[in-house]
Amino acid sequence: MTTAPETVNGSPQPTGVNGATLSGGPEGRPTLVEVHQATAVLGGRTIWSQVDATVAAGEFVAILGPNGVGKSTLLKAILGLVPLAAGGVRLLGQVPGHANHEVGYLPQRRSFDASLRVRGVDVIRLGLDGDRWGLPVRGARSRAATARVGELVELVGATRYAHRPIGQLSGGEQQRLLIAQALARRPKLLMLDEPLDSLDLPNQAAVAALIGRIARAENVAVMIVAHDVNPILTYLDRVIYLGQGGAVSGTPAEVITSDTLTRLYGTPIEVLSTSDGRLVVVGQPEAPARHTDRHGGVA
Ligand SMILES: Nc1ncnc2c1ncn2[C@@H]1O[C@H](COP(=O)(O)OP(=O)(O)OP(=O)(O)O)[C@@H](O)[C@H]1O
Repeated sequence: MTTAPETVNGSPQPTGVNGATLSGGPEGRPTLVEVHQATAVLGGRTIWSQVDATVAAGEFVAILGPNGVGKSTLLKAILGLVPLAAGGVRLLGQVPGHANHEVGYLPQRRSFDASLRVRGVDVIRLGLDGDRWGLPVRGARSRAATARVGELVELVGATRYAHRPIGQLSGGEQQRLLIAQALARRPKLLMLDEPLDSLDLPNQAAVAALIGRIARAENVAVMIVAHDVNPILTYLDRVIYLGQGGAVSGTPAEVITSDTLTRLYGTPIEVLSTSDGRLVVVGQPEAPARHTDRHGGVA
């Protein structure tokens, strides 16, 4: 596996992973996520190695790269759901798994069965007290939870359909409710794994704008896994681009260039800019191994 070829933003990597102190992020903002020289091995195969990445409070960061390159694995490693084979991760200054209550995590999408009767508001509420499933919540705590759910319904613009069964809602409506669920406990960091997947283009743009607006309104940092950077391009502070077992990170203008991606992949890649400002990456190879997707098929 290749070493991460460079860190494009040029800032020195934080040293807190193996120590107690967290470095500050841009403009002195605290660092929420530190990944230092990390390697993930799954099923005996190295997925990526020597990956460095940081996310500061309030930053909007995309994780990009082709199918099977390990984007979801990176989120899971930060959450402690996938152990690292080497290197280190700190989430809010703690070892993986110890600060997950500060994170709103939306895993890769699974569709709801059309016959599912659970309402949108119930799905949001699970984000608040899902860990108390079956235990009654009464009094002031229950009233506070109901108020928070109402706030979230408004925040994501779901007033019209939040009381309908989620199985009957469109993909875009379901996604807005799931984002509301992830926000329920006022996390410091939202981790969204392909939230735009399977949405049509207008809905991709609308959900991307919603995430960008929420990130500012709730002062929450965002790590978003995406296949296409274009719907989120205007909201991004930085990108982490995975490929060939390593990663580069920096601003979109630094990373999504022919030169940088050619160095990352070790093969000619061309980044074209269309007249309406969209970026098109040409020649990006797929990840080396065949990839079993979440539906159990092979992509
Ligand atoms: N538990 C596992 N055991 C073995 N291999 C795994 C496991 N989980 C994932 N993989 C493999 O690791 C690789 C990276 O998977 P991951 O889901 O992180 O990629 P991704 O970049 O998010 O892909 P996509 O864009 O298709 O969702 C894939 O080849 C996948 O098949």
